[in-house]
Amino acid sequence: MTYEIIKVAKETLEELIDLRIGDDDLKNMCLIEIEMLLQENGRSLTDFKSMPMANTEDMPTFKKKIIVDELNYNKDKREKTHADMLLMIADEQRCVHDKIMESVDFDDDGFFFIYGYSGTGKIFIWKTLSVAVRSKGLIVLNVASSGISTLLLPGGRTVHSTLTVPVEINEASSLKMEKDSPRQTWCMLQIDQSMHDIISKNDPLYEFRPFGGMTVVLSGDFRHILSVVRKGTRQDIVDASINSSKIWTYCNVLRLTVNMRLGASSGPAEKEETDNFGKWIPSIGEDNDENGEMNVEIPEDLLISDTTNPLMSLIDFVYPDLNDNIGDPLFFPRKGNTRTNA
Ligand SMILES: Nc1ncnc2c1ncn2[C@@H]1O[C@H](COP(=O)(O)OP(=O)(O)OP(=O)(O)O)[C@@H](O)[C@H]1O
Repeated sequence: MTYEIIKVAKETLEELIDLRIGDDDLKNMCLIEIEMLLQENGRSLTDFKSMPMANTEDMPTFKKKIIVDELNYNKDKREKTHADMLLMIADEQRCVHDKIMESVDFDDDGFFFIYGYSGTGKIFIWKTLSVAVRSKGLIVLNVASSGISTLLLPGGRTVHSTLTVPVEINEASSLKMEKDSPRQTWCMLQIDQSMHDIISKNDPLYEFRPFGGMTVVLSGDFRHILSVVRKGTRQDIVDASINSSKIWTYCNVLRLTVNMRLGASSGPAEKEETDNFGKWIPSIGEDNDENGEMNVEIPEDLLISDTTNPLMSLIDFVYPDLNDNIGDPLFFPRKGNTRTNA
């Protein structure tokens, strides 16, 4: 870390070729860096009694750091990346991108939900939107509910550290929350309410605009397993979904239907197979009966036909020639697939 700090300082102060930083200053700079990293994850050096404290006199506050980081992006570089990404973007992704950017450009209360099943390019759109907004010198806060999901987003952070959402969310977290609102939607209601309160301080007209007039974009797939509500009834679980909350009434749902992952990975030989698979996935959940249930027919090639040792058969399918490759350090990362939901 000290090496990195000296390198960054030298790059920043290009004219000081022989830059020397005293040991005490270097130690303090390291501690400030550690403190910043901890704060991004909702912790602080004060949580670790054996650690020395940083002299934080010159330390920017975490809130300021987010803004400084956001405004530090190189606009020209982002503009170029954005132009390159627009050359790749698919037609329906382009419609979603343009609609959201229109809201950013005209500042017109956009609250969007990008709804698409896995592989339809939701993250690709996030990345394109992020460079588009940053190329204009504007701020975009990419947040996800879990630390691992933030890795997929450019400059991503956890929602609780960025928006200072209390980790334990309950009825007491905000005076204005409705008592019966399901826990999972409280965060969004709270953010909506807080943005109203903050932004309407300068201009009362913003009080009635969703999220105080900010463009807010969510994404996900409603076919995923629903949120867990401890000891909740079926109704509680349905209510916990964002589309049961009152803010959903002003949400603009943008749908993605083309599986970009299959298109990106298959050659002409597998085209028919991937096309069929691409059609089968979204068909699940389309024809539910009045109880919300349906029979799903699993294609033959996805079934494990070995009834004697199905587990070994699955392992052989996912990791063919496992014994021959056991010494290859890249074998498992190549075959592994970590799923996350942003
Ligand atoms: N326009 C595009 N051109 C080329 N590749 C694309 C495009 N859009 C998406 N992809 C590729 O398709 C794959 C799936 O995209 P992405 O991860 O954005 O989908 P997703 O909907 O976020 O998936 P998941 O819900 O599983 O996270 C990725 O490898 C991505 O790079």
